[in-house]
Amino acid sequence: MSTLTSQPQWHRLSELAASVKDAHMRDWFSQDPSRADTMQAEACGIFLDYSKNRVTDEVMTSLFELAEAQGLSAQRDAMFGGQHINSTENRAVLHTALRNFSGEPVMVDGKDVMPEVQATLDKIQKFTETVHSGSHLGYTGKPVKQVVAIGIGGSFLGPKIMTEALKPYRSDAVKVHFVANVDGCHIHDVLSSLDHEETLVVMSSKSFSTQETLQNTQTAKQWFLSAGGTQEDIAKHFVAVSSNVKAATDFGIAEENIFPMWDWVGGRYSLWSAIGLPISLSLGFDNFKGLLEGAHEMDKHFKNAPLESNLPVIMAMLGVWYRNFFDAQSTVMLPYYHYLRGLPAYVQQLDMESNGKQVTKQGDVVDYATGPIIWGSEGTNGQHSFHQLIHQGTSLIPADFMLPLHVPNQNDTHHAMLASNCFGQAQALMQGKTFDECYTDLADEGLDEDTRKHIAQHKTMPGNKPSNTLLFEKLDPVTLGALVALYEHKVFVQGVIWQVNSFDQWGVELGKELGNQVLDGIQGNAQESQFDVSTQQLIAKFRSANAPK
Ligand SMILES: O=P(O)(O)OC[C@H]1O[C@H](O)[C@H](O)[C@@H](O)[C@@H]1O
Repeated sequence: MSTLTSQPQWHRLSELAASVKDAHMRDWFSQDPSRADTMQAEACGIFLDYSKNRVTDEVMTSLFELAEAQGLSAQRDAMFGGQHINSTENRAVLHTALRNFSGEPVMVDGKDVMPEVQATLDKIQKFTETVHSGSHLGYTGKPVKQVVAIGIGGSFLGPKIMTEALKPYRSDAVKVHFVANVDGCHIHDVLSSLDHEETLVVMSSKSFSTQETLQNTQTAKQWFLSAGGTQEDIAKHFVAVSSNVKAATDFGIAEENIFPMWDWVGGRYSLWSAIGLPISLSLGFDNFKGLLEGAHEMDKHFKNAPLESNLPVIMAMLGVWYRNFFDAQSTVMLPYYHYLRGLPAYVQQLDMESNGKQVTKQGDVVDYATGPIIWGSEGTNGQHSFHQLIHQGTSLIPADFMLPLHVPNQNDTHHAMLASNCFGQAQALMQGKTFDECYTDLADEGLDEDTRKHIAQHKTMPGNKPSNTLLFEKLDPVTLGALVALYEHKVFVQGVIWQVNSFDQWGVELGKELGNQVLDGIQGNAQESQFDVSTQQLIAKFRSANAPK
């Protein structure tokens, strides 16, 4: 038996789960009018109402005790302290250093990393200001007006989704376009409308070895050269963000155009590093810094707040409760704010790449469930599609609702409708609708008795479906930084509970390797027999369809 499932707190939680399963939240709310007052927490401008969860005070206490028993405080200190907690890659995990405004040093292997972090921030600021002021000129003397940001995974999702979420804060100086997929349609669509003389390409790849990013950058380079630019002009139009300076210079990027990052920043935690350069170019450096400041505030909260009022800990332990004691396979994220529509995809990478693991840090196969499937989309759109399954399907799907109390260009009617849908859905999921209520509602329909019962059966909504609701004043850069850091730390806490290494991603690495091998097969550079017969057949079909006519 693993350490986790042999913890006394685990046993206690199993007993509590058995006793809570028959209880209905609807009854708890009517029995205890103070439930919403006690099951709430607030930090860094984010208010969390977690009263619509299938938990009692005793459950919450036991969940916090489990967190302590699993060594949360010590592991949190180990992360912030620069220890090599990414054990399989023997690396520190210090995205928190990238937004450390405390003035305190952060030591990695005996060296303070803060001077390098500050120097890189200064470089981002200077570069952004040069571009925005129109003094960064292309090879024909025109100022840069368009930026093409090329990257994938963590070198794409963070910058893309943050600039989307902060659309009202964008600068008019440049327009930033993102390209990730190796599908040539993507880069073609982006480049075809741009003037190469006023375009800057930002190539972001921590490793500088990712197939998609290298190929898209090659294509952009060819586009630039064939439109009239020369090899010497590349320096004015191409910059890179990478921890692999040699590979970047070998590729042809001038050394002064390389923004550094470090192996102690994981891809999915890298938006706070120079990978955030496109954010700064899109929103201006002050807004980029605002994001970092908000995240730093959440770091302090996570480090210092008692577990019972600690937002990431509360949300993480609720997730553990449903994943391990209710067999919930997934968690749905429901941002009720159009500009935040990308957050589910962002958290999907963050959470699923971090905690989609099956062995503990010690290498033992787990005998309990780990990371859930993360999915979702913006409200109210989902209400007209997948919410049906959350209301009446057979899976328990905990939900995170989120809503800004004010939006840009606020139209009060729209915003009140948005809020009422958000709150109404959470309420409906919690309360459900009983058979008797449905039966009564059908009184005026003129149905015979059997039909009335039959329809009431179908309309019955079990309720008791859990959700958190997160509210914030408005989604400014500081609040968004805090919100993203909240999810980062939630994922960290769950990794601690499940004893997994949340900072490697061997499954994804395998995909990169296999993609290259199959490419060799498609290009005729590999023995067919090395592939299974199904893959051989697919390669053969592709080769024959694309053979020169
Ligand atoms: O930045 P790169 O080295 O190009 O890597 C891009 C992405 O590659 C993989 O998919 C990793 O799992 C991601 O975490 C990473 O962000």
